[in-house]
Amino acid sequence: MSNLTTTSAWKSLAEQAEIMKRKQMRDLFAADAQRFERFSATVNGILVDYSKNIVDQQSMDLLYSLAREAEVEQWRDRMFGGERINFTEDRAVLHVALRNRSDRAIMVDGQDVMPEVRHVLAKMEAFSTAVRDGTWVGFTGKLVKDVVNIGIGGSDLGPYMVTEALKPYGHPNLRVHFVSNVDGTHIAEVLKQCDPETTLFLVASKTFTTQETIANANTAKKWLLDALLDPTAVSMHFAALSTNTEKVREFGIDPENMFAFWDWVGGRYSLWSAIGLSIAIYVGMDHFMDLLEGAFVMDEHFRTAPLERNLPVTLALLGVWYNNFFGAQSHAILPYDQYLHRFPAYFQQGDMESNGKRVTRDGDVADYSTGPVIWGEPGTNGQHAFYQLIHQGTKLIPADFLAPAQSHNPLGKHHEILLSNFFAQTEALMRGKTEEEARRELEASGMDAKQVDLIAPHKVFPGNRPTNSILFPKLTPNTLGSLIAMYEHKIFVQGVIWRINSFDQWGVELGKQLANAILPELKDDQPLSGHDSSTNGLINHYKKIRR
Ligand SMILES: O=P(O)(O)OC[C@H]1O[C@H](O)[C@H](O)[C@@H](O)[C@@H]1O
Repeated sequence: MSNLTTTSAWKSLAEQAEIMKRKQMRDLFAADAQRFERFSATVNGILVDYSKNIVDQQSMDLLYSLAREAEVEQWRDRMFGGERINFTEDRAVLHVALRNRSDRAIMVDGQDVMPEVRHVLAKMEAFSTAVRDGTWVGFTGKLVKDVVNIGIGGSDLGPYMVTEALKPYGHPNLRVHFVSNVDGTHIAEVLKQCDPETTLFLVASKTFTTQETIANANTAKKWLLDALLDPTAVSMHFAALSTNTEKVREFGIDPENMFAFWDWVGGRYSLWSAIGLSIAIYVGMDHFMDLLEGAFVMDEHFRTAPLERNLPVTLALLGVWYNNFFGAQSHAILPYDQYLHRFPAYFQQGDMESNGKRVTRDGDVADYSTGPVIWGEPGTNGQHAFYQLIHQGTKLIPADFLAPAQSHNPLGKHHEILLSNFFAQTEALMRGKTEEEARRELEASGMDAKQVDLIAPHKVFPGNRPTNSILFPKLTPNTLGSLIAMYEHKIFVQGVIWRINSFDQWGVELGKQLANAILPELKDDQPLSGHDSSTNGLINHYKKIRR
């Protein structure tokens, strides 16, 4: 047995969960007029209402004890203190340093990293301003119109999600594009929209060895040089965002145009670093700094608030509650804001690459469930697609609903319609509809008794489906920064409780290794026999039909 499931907090929670499984949230609301006040909190203008969860005060108290027993506070302090908590890669975990807007030093191996952080921010400011105001021109003297970020994983999802989320703040004469997939279609379709004379490429790669990114960057370079015919043009159309100076130089990008970051920035936590250059260019450095500021406010809250009032901690514990005591396998993120359409995809990497682990810090295989499957789509689209299963299916799917009170596009009644759906969905998921209520409704519609018997069971909603509602005034850079940081810390806390290292990602390596072995085997049409029969069969079939 693992240490986790034998702790007293865990055992008490298991007993408590059995009690709570017999309760209905609608009864908990009826019994406590203060439930909303009791189970909601606001940080930096972001209201998180977690009252529509299958918990009572006792459940929450036990969850906070679990966090205490798991030493969440100590681990949090170790992260902020620059300890090498990513022990399998022997690295500190300091994305919080990138948005540290205070004078506090952040130390790694006895050295304050803040001067370097500020230096790169200043360089990003100078460069982004020059591109935005037209001081930076391309090889033929023309202004930049298209910025193409070439990167994948953390070097793509973050800046892509944020530039989509902050479109209302975007430069009117600049377009940003994101090329990630090694499928040539991705870059081909983007390049069709661009002109070599007015395009700036940002090659974003922490390692600068990622196969997809280097392949795309080489294609971009060729496309540029085929048009501009002079190798010196590269320095005016390419910048690199990376930790690997050597590889950047080898690729032929001027070190002057390199924006550095450090091994203590994890890929999926890197949008706050030089990887965010596309964001800074598109929305301007002031707004980029607002994004950092918003994250900093959440960092300070996470760092200093007692567990019982700590939002990331509370959200993490509720996730553990369903994941480990109610058998939930997934968690939905449902933004009622079209600008946040990449937010669920962003946290698929943020959460699943962090907590999709089965080996504990002690090297044992966990005998309990760890990170959930993260998924979601913006509301109201999801309602017309998969909410059926959330409402009436056999699976428990805890969900976060996010919405701004004010729209950037206040057209007619659109926003009220959107928000009426936001409010209605969590109410419906919580309340459900009893058989009696369903029957009454059908009878009132004039249906005869036989038909009512037939239809009523299908109209029953069991309810008791847990949700968090996250409501904020407007999707500004500052609010977005806080929202992202809130989820990052939630993931951190869960990783601590599950006793895993949330900061490595060895699980992506095996596929890479095998792809590297297969690539040379695809060169000629010789049939293969060295793999299993399925892999041989597939490759040999491909070789027959590829031309
Ligand atoms: O930024 P890069 O070094 O190119 O890495 C890009 C991505 O690739 C890897 O496979 C990792 O799984 C990701 O965490 C990372 O964000």
